Amino acid sequence: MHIVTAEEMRRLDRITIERLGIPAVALMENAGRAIAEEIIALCRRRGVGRAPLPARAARDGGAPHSAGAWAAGAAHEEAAAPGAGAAWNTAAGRALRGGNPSGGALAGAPKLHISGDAALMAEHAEDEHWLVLVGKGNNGGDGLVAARYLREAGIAVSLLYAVPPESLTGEAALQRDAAAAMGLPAAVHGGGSPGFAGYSGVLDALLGTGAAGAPRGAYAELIAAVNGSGKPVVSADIPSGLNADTGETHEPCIQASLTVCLAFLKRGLLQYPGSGAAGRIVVRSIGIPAGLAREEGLSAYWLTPAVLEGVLGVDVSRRRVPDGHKGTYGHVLVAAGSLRMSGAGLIAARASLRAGCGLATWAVPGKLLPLLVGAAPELMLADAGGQADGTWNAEAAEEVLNLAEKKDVLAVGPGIGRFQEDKEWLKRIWEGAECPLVVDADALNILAECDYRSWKSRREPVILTPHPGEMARLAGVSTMEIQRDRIGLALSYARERGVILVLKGAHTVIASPDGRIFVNTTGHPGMATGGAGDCLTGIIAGLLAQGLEGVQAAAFGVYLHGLAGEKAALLRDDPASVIASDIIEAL
Ligand SMILES: NC(=O)C1=CN([C@@H]2O[C@H](COP(=O)(O)OP(=O)(O)OC[C@H]3O[C@@H](n4cnc5c(N)ncnc54)[C@H](O)[C@@H]3O)[C@@H](O)[C@H]2O)[C@H](O)CC1
Ligand SMILES: [K+]
Repeated sequence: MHIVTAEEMRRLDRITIERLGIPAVALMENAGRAIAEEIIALCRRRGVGRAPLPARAARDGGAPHSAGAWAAGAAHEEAAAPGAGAAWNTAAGRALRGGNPSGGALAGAPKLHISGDAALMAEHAEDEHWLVLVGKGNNGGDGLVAARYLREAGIAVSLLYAVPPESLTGEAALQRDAAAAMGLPAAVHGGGSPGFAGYSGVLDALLGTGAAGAPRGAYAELIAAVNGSGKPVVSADIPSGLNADTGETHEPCIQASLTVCLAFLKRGLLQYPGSGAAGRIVVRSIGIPAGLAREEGLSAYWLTPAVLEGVLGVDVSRRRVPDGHKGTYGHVLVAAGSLRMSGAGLIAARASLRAGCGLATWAVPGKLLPLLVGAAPELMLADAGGQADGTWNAEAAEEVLNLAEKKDVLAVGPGIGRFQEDKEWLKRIWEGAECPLVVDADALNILAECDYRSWKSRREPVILTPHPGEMARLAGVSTMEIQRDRIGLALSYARERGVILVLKGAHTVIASPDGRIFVNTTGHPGMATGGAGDCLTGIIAGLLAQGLEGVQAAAFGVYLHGLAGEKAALLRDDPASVIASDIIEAL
């Protein structure tokens, strides 16, 4: 599924209107109707379990409204077709042989089923009264259309304009007039907090992709008041106060229970805190062809199995050939670990095996090697030289390169710490390793102190896997700036440096030098534990060893790592007790 910026959304909207000739008012009608349908569904879910109202129950004979009705209040009717003669082999014939199969008015005649717009029939509509907050732009217009459809479903609605209605223009003004013509009650915000007592829900149609900066004036007052009301809030397109591109939430920002996102998923809904403000997200088509995004060269995606297969060409089934052998699945070399942080290398190396590579060798400073024998019987250990005290040194780079000669991928960094001439060590490895390179942990901190654009360019891909703090050092900005626009920053860094970037954190961002972006949403807060990053490094290396290309391995590795984290959390009574080894075992 594509994810778009506000500007890209406007471009796709314009193309649909100007090139395809679909009127803006039609798009808005579709948008408003989709919003109303999601609110009706929410009301229906909320009403489940309530005693059916006597009037309605009697009308329907207690039947559930699943058949729906084509006019407000009318029950689902089974009307007999006039003049239908009984015939032996029809329902009638069966009826004559005993029992009336349908209980309809006239047993014996084929039934005429009339069902209509079930989506617009709200059960317990009488219990609902929604307040629609209307902004000045087309987001407000969507809300006005939704108000009409809610009313059509028997749900009471009241409009509250943030600005005087006469200031609305274009399609929003047209919807304003239609709502007035339908007699929908309307008021204009006059300051302070509107009373919410009589309402069962609020539709936030204040600000959408046209918002700029923090909500001002009446908008800010209404947003703050809604957030304090305790009422369920549904947001049109995006929560008002959210930056649609970055996920940054202004002060104030609507905290929604549900966001009905229109046409395409907005980038800001996939990055925290935006993801937290949106509540449940439903993306609804409004008539803008999905294929337009591809035709217009948009290249940011929500990382789903369909995108892994359809866009990245990954075989998510990870089928194995019947005559495969260890060599078939590649050999990973991990240069990692040091006296005080040997575990990181062990985690990375074991994770690469769990990710399915055929063989894994863990290169460590010679002093450590005897201490690690048997740490993981499946691993091969290799002496990478280094200092007498078990730390790395620049000469150890030659050992690593010798070991890497017959390997399919080299992962460096977990637990190596900082050491004398570590920049020289990394430069030699960067320039000398002929296989794909995964750079993580302290190797990233070393890289951040190097002008590696002056180093000999590499043929094989490099994948960097920083967490926000390591990214801040790499990019030379604060961690807060990284988190303010994770997608934008990851994309510009990957393009400028020609590396594949995995910016870890909730909803990890994978950015490719060719401009493609993938946002992953698998994972669990329980994964915030030491070694989880080492595990990811091993998984990505393990997938590269099996022949996946750089971006494929980075994206699929992040996706699998998150799934394994979810499974590991489920297996623990308390997700807080998840440790990195649990993630490896859950792969
Ligand atoms: N463009 C599309 O592809 C479609 C848009 N749809 C809906 O329309 C909105 C975007 O509408 P737009 O008119 O561009 O802007 P907004 O409705 O988001 O509101 C902007 C409006 O509000 C004022 N304003 C802007 N920033 C602030 C602020 N910080 N504080 C206070 N007021 C602010 C400004 O005056 C603007 O006029 C989109 O989200 C969809 O909901 C349709 O769905 C069809 C396709
Ligand atoms: K909104």
